[in-house]
Amino acid sequence: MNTTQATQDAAQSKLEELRRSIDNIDAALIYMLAERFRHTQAVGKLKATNHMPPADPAREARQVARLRQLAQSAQLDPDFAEKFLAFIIREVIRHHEAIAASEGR
Ligand SMILES: C=C(O[C@@H]1C=C(C(=O)O)C=C[C@H]1O)C(=O)O
Repeated sequence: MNTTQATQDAAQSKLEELRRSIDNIDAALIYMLAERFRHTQAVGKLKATNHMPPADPAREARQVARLRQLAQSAQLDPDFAEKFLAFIIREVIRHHEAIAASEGR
């Protein structure tokens, strides 16, 4: 085997090792998101039953501030963290509105 081939094989096995870790992290994210949505569904039912609005902008502002700080200390782009949270919350609110509508609110 020549040097170029050996270097390429080493790079390929490093790539596969890194991808195994990425796959594990993606799986963890899916489980974490599923767990989060289970809890937000419960919040949605609680709100619908008790005539509370689906969205809570004050709570969201506190979450954004907290997650931006966490992102900064974790060396993750705070703007990305905020966009990611906003994406999730938008979906949660959509679910809450659907729950409220199904309960005739
Ligand atoms: C889950 C809630 O409902 C909405 C969704 C939120 C979330 O996904 O974190 C936060 C605030 C609300 O706009 C809540 O009020 O706690």
